[in-house]
Amino acid sequence: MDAPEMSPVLHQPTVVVDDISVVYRTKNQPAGRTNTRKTLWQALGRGAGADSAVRTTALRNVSFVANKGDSIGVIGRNGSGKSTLMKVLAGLIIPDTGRVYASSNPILLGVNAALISSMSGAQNVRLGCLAMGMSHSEIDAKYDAIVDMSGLEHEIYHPMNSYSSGMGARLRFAIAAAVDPEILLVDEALNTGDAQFKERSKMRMQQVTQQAGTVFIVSHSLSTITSTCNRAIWIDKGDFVMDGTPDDVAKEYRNFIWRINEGNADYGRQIRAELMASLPEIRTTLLPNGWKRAR
Ligand SMILES: Nc1ncnc2c1ncn2[C@@H]1O[C@H](COP(=O)(O)OP(=O)(O)OP(=O)(O)O)[C@@H](O)[C@H]1O
Repeated sequence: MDAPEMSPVLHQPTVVVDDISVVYRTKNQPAGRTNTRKTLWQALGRGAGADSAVRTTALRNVSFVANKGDSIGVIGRNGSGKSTLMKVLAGLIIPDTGRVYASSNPILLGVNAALISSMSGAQNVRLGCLAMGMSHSEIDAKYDAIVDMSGLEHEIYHPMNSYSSGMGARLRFAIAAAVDPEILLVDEALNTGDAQFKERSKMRMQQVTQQAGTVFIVSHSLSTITSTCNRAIWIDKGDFVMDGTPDDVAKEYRNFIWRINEGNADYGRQIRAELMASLPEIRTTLLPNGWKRAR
């Protein structure tokens, strides 16, 4: 008898996040006044109040699949684990449990472009592009477009430490977005910069997704997410709460925040629990080539 035919693949996954958890381990600093003798005593690990380890669960059993053409907005309250998720996707943090499979190296904007502040913007364009693996001829071909994207004019010849934070962010965005990554991770960059830059960066991200890539955008601006993305995920205190259209997710998130702000934490918790309970279960199968098929 013939083997049963596989069901047709509707989406082409670019990132499979399979049950990841991240726990940060830090040391509690003793509070209050100290004197040198006490501090030395504590440094030796003796006496009451010696530093104790603190564990923070930044992500808890997070699973989802991103597909080609997805532009995914990541929303959630402060300290919910959004940046941690971006770092895990970029391979900068190894999760304590679970694995991430990606069809190509995700580029985290701003981190991969290791720039030197005493050098000019122009020199940093070369440096950042080289750091991301571009050749000199590729950089020559893209140099004008990068400077154009950054919106910097004569300032491109000034040292980066003379730039405003918005100007620095624009240059980092322009450099990182120049590599035509298949998977681009953007952490809050769209919130810096003026209206003209926001428009340019939005267009660039649309280009990346049109090139059948995948973009993740972390933002506290729901309007940025609803106007830029075709999908949104909501993370709260390390839990994956919702995955849906930007409008649906933004609506539930606003409702949740509203309930919490009016002091109705129980109702907020109920909304969160109901949404989590309705998340589809993701099952993955390891393929011989090391990739995962998601159902
Ligand atoms: N290097 C670290 N060491 C210890 N704890 C950390 C570290 N980085 C993040 N955390 C903790 O992990 C949790 C998630 O942090 P993360 O930065 O991922 O959240 P976020 O959703 O990006 O927050 P925000 O919206 O404020 O930028 C927080 O409780 C934070 O305090």
